[in-house]
Amino acid sequence: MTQENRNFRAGFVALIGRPNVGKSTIMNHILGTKLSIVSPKPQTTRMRILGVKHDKDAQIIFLDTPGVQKGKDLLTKVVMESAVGSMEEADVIVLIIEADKGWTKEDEQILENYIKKLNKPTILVINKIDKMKDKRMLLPLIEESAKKYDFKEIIPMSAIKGENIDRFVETLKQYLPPSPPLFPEDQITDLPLRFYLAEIIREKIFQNTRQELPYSAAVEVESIQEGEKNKNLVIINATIYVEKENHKGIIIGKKGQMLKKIGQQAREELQQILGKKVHLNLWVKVKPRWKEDIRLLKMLGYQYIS
Ligand SMILES: Nc1nc2c(ncn2[C@@H]2O[C@H](COP(=O)(O)OP(=O)(O)OP(=O)(O)O)[C@@H](O)[C@H]2O)c(=O)[nH]1
Repeated sequence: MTQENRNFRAGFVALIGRPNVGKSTIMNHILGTKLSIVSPKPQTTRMRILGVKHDKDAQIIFLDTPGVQKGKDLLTKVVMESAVGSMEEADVIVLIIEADKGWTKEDEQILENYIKKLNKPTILVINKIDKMKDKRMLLPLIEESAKKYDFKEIIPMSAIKGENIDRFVETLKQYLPPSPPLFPEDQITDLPLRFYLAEIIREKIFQNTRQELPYSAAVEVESIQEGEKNKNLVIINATIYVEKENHKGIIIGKKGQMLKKIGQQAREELQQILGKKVHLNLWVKVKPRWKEDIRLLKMLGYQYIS
């Protein structure tokens, strides 16, 4: 390892906050691309959107969670689970509150119910300082926040104006573990959706072949494209990795029947999730010992899927 590599840091950061506090705006600003849907309506981000910030000295992997919320329906449960999952995966947690609103009851609940329990390095971002009518209120808000919890740092920010974003990024790096980069530099950013769709395909494989193949298939969704002529169509290309040649045979089945069945079941569910017609292309590849290939596992998203 070169000196440069030895100083490199890489890790996961979970952005937590009520709906509409500005998580997507912050991330988009940092990454310089529009990844997640930013809109004035609360609850636009339903998936765990992941973005990777590549710098020469660090790689920051953002787990942008949906706004933490209460509710009994299934979607809320899934959304909440993914928020908790992100926090558990993270090396650093970032709690975001709004400067003009101060600490709300929900912010307090997130702090009490999640952050205090996880006990990980946590940074507080006080976003939307541009919306504060009286700037003199900022200092008391910082002081009030410092009393609530042992935040590693408290950073006032205006994500919309890009104010203090650089300082935030540099601060985050300090709390990441020394590690080589975890993603290639050109990593695209629709990973969470890819992981999620891959997991659905994997579930179908498991349901259909669990007798013969308990755990040895992995799925990589390679691409998700909108139909060129038909915007209502999504074309998904995915590869199923197995460890042995005979496993490949099991998944493909007699005259391809098993693969067809898996594909059909997966397609139906994918269509429901995406709300579009899905064309699913599945390939099966033998990759011995894929389970021990940490890099491949990370690429396949195993650390994000609970
Ligand atoms: N004035 C001001 N508005 C901001 C700032 N940051 C975000 N906003 C606005 O706040 C609204 C919500 O921002 P998002 O980034 O979508 O918030 P989010 O937390 O990702 O929201 P969900 O996806 O619902 O969880 C948008 O209208 C943003 O333009 C800021 O620093 N100042």
